[in-house]
Amino acid sequence: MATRVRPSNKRCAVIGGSGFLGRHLVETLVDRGYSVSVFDIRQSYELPGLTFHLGDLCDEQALLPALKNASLVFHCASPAPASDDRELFERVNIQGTRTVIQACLEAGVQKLVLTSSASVVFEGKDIKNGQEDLPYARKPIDYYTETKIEQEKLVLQACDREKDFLTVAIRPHGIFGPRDPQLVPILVDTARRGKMKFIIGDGTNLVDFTFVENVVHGHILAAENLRPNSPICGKPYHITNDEPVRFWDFMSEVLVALGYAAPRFHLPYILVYGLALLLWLLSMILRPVLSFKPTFTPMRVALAGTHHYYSCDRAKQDLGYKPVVSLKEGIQRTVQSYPHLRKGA
Ligand SMILES: NC(=O)C1=CN([C@@H]2O[C@H](COP(=O)(O)OP(=O)(O)OC[C@H]3O[C@@H](n4cnc5c(N)ncnc54)[C@H](O)[C@@H]3O)[C@@H](O)[C@H]2O)C=CC1
Ligand SMILES: CC(C)CCC[C@@H](C)[C@H]1CC[C@H]2C3=C(CC[C@]12C)[C@@]1(C)CCC(=O)C[C@@H]1CC3
Repeated sequence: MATRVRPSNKRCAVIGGSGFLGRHLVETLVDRGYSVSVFDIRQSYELPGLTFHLGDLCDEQALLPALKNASLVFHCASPAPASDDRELFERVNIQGTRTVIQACLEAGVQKLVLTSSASVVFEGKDIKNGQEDLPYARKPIDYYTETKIEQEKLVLQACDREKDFLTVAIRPHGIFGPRDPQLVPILVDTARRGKMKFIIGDGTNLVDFTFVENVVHGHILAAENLRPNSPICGKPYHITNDEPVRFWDFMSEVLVALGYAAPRFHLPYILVYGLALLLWLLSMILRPVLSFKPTFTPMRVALAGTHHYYSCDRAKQDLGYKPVVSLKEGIQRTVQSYPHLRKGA
């Protein structure tokens, strides 16, 4: 009988490793002596010693070579949340995640760490210091959230000690940092178009924004603590900066540091949310004849006007998690990394 080569526990694969979080994760893993293979539909950079596998995660045959000899897989691929393509979200986040699990089992992978999202419990209403035992959103606010819920359930339910296959999910919130393609670029684009003058609601709502290196730290701790007798098997973990901040103070700090004016005038939350909903409906109805993407989507308005911050006590207790970069330092490092987004640049 052929003996199966046991994969080295320092050999891992990062699915979605060309993305914002994925690339930060890959760079840290390489620094820590892991041998990493990256799987993505695109290649966005090169690093000495890194193997890239290009393909769609829905294609098991394309995935298998990337997982060969890996004992650990990080799955942090997803379509961009701003897309409203339901079919794409279902195909990649749900069907694709089934394929990832199947491929892991076939390749003899022992640990799967999923990047989920704290938004899986967010329904557009206030969440203050939310714990992991909050129920999944019954009315998810968009297709992204709807499919992230199903994806997380699939991965956590696949955890099986008998099969020597252990899983865990990390739920970050509002990731920011150098090379982020979403938060700061969208904010600056909105300011440049003169649309960042208004604060939605009274401006006191508290939110978590998490520096990308803390999210990476949470992922690696989860991977290294994932063992058959560990309490973390099959569980989700919030990873945040553990420093909830007023949404509008955070936005203003970033804008001012880049040379733009902070928003000053208040608009009632319910009015803006209603308008955003109307615009979204209009964009759906007119889609066959006219294509436009509103900046203020119902999801963004809900995120900008409600409290949504989460407790990471469970991660502190089970993973020994503690943020490694403070919010203040994270904002400084982020702003410095975007010279081209400064006013007048
Ligand atoms: N950015 C944020 O604030 C938050 C992100 N997340 C989650 O973190 C993960 C990473 O997000 P980001 O780095 O921000 O996004 P990103 O868009 O920068 O990275 C996602 C990567 O997935 C790849 N990808 C997409 N579809 C694929 C497919 N079919 N096959 C192979 N690769 C594919 C993309 O090419 C991209 O490189 C995602 O799962 C996201 O849901 C969770 C909470 C907050
Ligand atoms: C136009 C302004 C009112 C807002 C500009 C900033 C927003 C683009 C971001 C503020 C909170 C962010 C956020 C996400 C994306 C970018 C923001 C909406 C996520 C939806 C990304 C994916 C997740 O899993 C949850 C995030 C919550 C916070």
